[in-house]
Amino acid sequence: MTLQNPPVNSLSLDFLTEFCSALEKLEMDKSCRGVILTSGQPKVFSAGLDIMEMYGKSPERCGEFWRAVQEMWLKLYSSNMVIIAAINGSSPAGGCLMSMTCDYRIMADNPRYSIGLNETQLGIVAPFWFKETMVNTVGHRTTEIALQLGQLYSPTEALDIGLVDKLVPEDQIIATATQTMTKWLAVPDHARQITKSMMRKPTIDKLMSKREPDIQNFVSFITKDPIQKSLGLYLSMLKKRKS
Ligand SMILES: CCCCCCCC/C=C\CC(=O)SCCNC(=O)CCNC(=O)[C@H](O)C(C)(C)COP(=O)(O)OP(=O)(O)OC[C@H]1O[C@@H](n2cnc3c(N)ncnc32)[C@H](O)[C@@H]1OP(=O)(O)O
Repeated sequence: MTLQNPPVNSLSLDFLTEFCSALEKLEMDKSCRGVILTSGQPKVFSAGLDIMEMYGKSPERCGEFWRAVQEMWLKLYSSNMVIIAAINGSSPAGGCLMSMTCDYRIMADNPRYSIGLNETQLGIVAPFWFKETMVNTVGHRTTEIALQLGQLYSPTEALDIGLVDKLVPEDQIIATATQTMTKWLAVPDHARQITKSMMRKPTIDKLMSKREPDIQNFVSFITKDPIQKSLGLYLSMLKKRKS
């Protein structure tokens, strides 16, 4: 699957809806046992959640957006397929979350790229299921430091802390992902799927049982004046950096 939402694959409501529907089709196709997730945009895997979906929007629209973010995470994290992330660009915040839901992460070894949950840098807070996905990937202490600082890691640093599993030159990323997929698909599906579910079920069940309060929590947090102000400042910083 190639992410194509120019210019930076930000995760808007429309894009998330289309992504979930494509993933669902693959999940139902019994001939499809694995997915390599990569980006069709230069230099960026995904810029994370579309900040415009969280800035100046009505509570109803924010709620609809957050449900789609939850759905994307639930579909990816609970997928029966082998999902390998071929991270061919930067992957901050929601992009990092998306990568962490995959079974294996291969990143291009370009020092200009970065990956991590940088929410605190925007004045927002990564919700519990973002936090737990990271704990399940890199452990509690590393997550505590990463989340409080809103740390973005270079590919080498990400490999050191276990946020990605392998670094390769960018032009070898798909070939390496394909070889890795062959190895993962050599394991009998039922045994691998039950094992995957055993590892991830507690985190998935937690969000499933708290979906509505999590949406309410998001809406009441994101629509607060100081949070809107932080997002506005961050957006203008992004635009200024460009000019
Ligand atoms: C109590 C519980 C409450 C819950 C609270 C909420 C929790 C929310 C959880 C997750 C949050 C997120 O995912 S927020 C998104 C965070 N993302 C970022 O911080 C990344 C920002 N972007 C960048 O750093 C860079 O754009 C890039 C490294 C990804 C790419 O750099 P590049 O130089 O190639 O591109 P530009 O910077 O010039 O960007 C092009 C264009 O895109 C706009 N842009 C970039 N990122 C976003 C985004 N995430 N959303 C919307 N728009 C984005 C950027 O402003 C440029 O726009 P213009 O061309 O109009 O200037």
